[in-house]
Amino acid sequence: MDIRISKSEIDGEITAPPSKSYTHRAFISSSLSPKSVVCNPLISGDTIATLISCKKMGADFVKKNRNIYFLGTETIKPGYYNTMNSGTTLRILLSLLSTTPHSSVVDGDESLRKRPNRELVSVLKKLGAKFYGNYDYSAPLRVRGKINPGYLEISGKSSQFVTSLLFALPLLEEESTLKVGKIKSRPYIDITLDVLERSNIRIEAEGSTFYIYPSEFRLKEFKIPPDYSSMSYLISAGLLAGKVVIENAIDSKQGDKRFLDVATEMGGTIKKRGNKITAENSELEAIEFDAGDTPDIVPTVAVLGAVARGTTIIYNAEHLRIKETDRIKTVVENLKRLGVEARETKDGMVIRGGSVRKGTVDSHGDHRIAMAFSLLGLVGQVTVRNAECVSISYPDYFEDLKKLGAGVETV
Ligand SMILES: O=C(O)C1=C[C@@H](OP(=O)(O)O)[C@@H](O)[C@H](O)C1
Ligand SMILES: C=C(OP(=O)(O)O)C(=O)O
Repeated sequence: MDIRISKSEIDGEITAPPSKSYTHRAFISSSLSPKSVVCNPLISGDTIATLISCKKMGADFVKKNRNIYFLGTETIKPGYYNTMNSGTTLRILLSLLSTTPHSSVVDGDESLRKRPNRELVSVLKKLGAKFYGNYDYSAPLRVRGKINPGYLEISGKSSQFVTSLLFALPLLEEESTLKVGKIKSRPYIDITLDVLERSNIRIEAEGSTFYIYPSEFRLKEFKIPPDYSSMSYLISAGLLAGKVVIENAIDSKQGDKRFLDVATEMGGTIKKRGNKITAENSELEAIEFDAGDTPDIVPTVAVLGAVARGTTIIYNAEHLRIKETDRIKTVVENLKRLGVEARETKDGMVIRGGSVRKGTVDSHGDHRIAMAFSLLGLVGQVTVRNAECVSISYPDYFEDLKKLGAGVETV
């Protein structure tokens, strides 16, 4: 599906969707706990991949209004797990399935089949699991446990490897210690620790060393906070084309709340009063942006950089190359299609801001690319190819843009 966004004046109030990262973790914790409820979860392509995996593991659930009630499973069932487009789901499962003595296959879609898991697999192998797959251990791969507790080290190319281990190691009979090297995307580990703490899991964190004690999952209730990565598109719509008020912007451990500071540093008029964020049309300035902790807001910062005055430099962003697409490449390619001077660097990109011309971009099936580039339509006109992928993290995205006053049509 191709969607055309045309030059628009935006003015409206909106509620941000629930957090994808929190929803994944709450679903998995609930599946390992006896009985729990997840309030206001995100229902999207990626979180459905997790729900289907929860069912496969042996958990049961029912949705009532905006809540999902879970009956957990005591044993994780082996089987064929298709985690579709969701890296988080696949990574968490690799460690969980390593805690059982049975053999399972973990698979994913065309995009996920290109994403590497070697670092995580090497650690799990050292603890006693067996893996069968290609060099990168990208999907599909076969896993058979069972891992033993111990001391492990991992360099943090993806925080999801750490999250995965933090979910599985408490299920073992004895304590484990996990030492993480130079870590990317650290705030996602804080989200994991937040949910695990609420789930009765005992982990002590000393910097980047984690002491993980045998514990039983006992999550009772978890209310999902709003998603700050998704909010970055709504805030940007206000900055580029009028005014947006976001109503339910309650705080949580998400690193992407930093987007508020980044956009403010770019000259954006953003006010936060209580749980209400207001973003208004602003003249933007270029920025130098360290993307180490917050990879998912890079496409949004890049499109703001395209209209800002000056040269925006995004760095420390190597981890963007192993997302749904190589996001450094897809962002630069699409900016060029809209006449913006942009180039890749080894760990990021350089964007000369200024004029953006009308044109067509391709999401290549990557939800964050589709949403970020739709924003440039608000100041000119942009057709986004393969735009249906927004359903991965924000199924109502185009409906919400329309509600705010944007010209959105299927072409
Ligand atoms: O754990 C999570 O929920 C996520 C971790 C991040 O990945 P990396 O740790 O691989 O950078 C992020 O990009 C992804 O969208 C969600
Ligand atoms: C990279 C993302 O998610 P995942 O790794 O779970 O596929 C994302 O949502 O941008």
